[in-house]
Amino acid sequence: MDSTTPSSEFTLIDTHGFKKNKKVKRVLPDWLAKPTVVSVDLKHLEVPIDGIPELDPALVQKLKNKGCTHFFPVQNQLVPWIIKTQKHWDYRWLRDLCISAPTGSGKTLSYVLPIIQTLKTFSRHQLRALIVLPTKDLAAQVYKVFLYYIKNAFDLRVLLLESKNMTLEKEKERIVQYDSSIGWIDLVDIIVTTPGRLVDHLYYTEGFSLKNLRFLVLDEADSFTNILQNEWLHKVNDSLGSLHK
Ligand SMILES: Nc1ncnc2c1ncn2[C@@H]1O[C@H](COP(=O)(O)OP(=O)(O)OP(=O)(O)O)[C@@H](O)[C@H]1O
Repeated sequence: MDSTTPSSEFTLIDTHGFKKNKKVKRVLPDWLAKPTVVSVDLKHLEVPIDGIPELDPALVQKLKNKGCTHFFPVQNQLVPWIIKTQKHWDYRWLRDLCISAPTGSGKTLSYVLPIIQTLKTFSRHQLRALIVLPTKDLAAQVYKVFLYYIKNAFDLRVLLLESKNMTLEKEKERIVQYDSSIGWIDLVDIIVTTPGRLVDHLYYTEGFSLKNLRFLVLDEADSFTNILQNEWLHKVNDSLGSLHK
């Protein structure tokens, strides 16, 4: 063959691997394919504010003080469900929840109340709930809700991680403490934060650990869909105790 003329023939070395792959049907996970649909009608509320027996009377009183007379549907479904399943929280398949409900339908209280109810009894402070929100303002709002329901009623400590008013080093002193006989001890039970500040602590705060976490709430989770900005989720996942993943 003339070396300047390109060959128009191909030699087939192996046909293996050229088979057409069978098309796989797209399958949604069960929880997405068969969701529990909750009413969004806030005009005809069925469960009065003292109608969830699992809730501590102090929480009910605080709801009443806020002028709440009935639970919103999403709360009515979630509050008793979360409290009950937390009694068997080692059954990991029972625990994960994905909630989609319109703005103003009461999602915040649907996790704040069962978290407080579940964590209120404990032997020592341990970081057991982590709430992550996409912005500092939203984090501050949710922090205030926790504060209101905890204040003067429960011995729970909630902390807002905020880069606005505090250095990382100062904040660290409010999260963990070193005890020469025990080692690192947690100073808080609940942390409300944004992803950035959380990752800072995961990297730089010695003794900061998620291994005792029972609740991980990603509020406004749809705003966490940008994969490039979601490295923090891997970092959080790596930091969870193996039992809690
Ligand atoms: N059962 C209730 N009765 C009366 N008001 C309530 C009740 N539950 C929540 N609210 C009030 O309704 C408002 C909206 O609630 P919330 O912020 O929890 O909604 P949301 O679903 O989280 O909204 P978003 O999607 O904007 O975060 C708040 O002011 C809250 O205090």
